[in-house]
Amino acid sequence: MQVRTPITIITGPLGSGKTTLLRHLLNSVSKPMAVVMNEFGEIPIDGTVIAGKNVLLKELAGGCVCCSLIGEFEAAMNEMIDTVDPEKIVLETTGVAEPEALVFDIEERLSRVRLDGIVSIMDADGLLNFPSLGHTTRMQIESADLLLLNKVDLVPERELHPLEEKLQQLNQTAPIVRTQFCHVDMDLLFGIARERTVEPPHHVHQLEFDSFSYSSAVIFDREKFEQFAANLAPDVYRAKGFIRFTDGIYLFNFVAGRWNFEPFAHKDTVLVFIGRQLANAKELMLNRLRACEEAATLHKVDAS
Ligand SMILES: Nc1nc2c(ncn2[C@@H]2O[C@H](COP(=O)(O)OP(=O)(O)OP(=O)(O)O)[C@@H](O)[C@H]2O)c(=O)[nH]1
Repeated sequence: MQVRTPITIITGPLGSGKTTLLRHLLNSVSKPMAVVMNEFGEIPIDGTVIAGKNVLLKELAGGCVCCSLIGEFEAAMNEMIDTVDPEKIVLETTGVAEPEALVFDIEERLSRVRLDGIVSIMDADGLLNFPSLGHTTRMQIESADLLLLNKVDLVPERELHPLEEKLQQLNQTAPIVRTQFCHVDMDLLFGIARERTVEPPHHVHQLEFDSFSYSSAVIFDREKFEQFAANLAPDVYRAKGFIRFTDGIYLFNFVAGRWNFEPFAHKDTVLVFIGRQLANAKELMLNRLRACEEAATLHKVDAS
């Protein structure tokens, strides 16, 4: 009988820390690890963040693996198994993926892989500031084999226990580990292989979020861009990408009003914005982004 390759699913809401966990994981392994990344936006950012770092990478962009991209997912699995036959595969889902449908597909439809475990990353700061849980987040908690309560550095210590209780009410079996930047013993992520009842998903997954992207070869004015970022919420929940300022290119990450920059080698500016009903805000945002470019160009002219 053919051995089925174990898959570990890394899931959790937008910006909770899935790529951060993967980056640690890839730093901790001695040989390349097989990773499938599914991103919500058309332009894959996370794949670029981890590309080349000890990874055999397949990217599925522009849709959700739990609904529209299952065919592509199967093809990616098969190609990996046929070419490198990995010991295990890690799948990073989009922040809006519902694991139940994916579990059904893996266990019942994909004959060459089996589910090892579901690691759900919960953003402690997000849980505190947005206490009403959406359907997708609930499912991500309920289906978890391991729950990481991440970003504990952003939340007062006294708030952590109530958050853990909230998670436990939805999932009595998964251990909850408090983490900062997803620092966790990597052995906890693998070899879970819990028996679970697999039921066909009942619903059609409705995506709650829209996204659009912006690319540019021009240098941005950092101060203007920071003002732009400061006014992104509440239309935008998540933004990410690469941005060129006068002193170099940075990885930009924005989650629910908090953002940071990290120096990162990349060619040009490319940014993805994700939020609810973004269509209304999009034109204004594009104009404000262009204004950041113009300001930088004028600075360059001034300087010469
Ligand atoms: N303060 C703080 N920031 C964190 C922590 N973990 C992750 N971050 C930051 O949160 C932002 C989003 O992290 P990612 O790992 O990209 O999140 P993600 O879940 O992969 O995001 P999507 O794939 O877009 O859903 C980045 O700026 C991270 O540096 C943490 O424990 N504390």
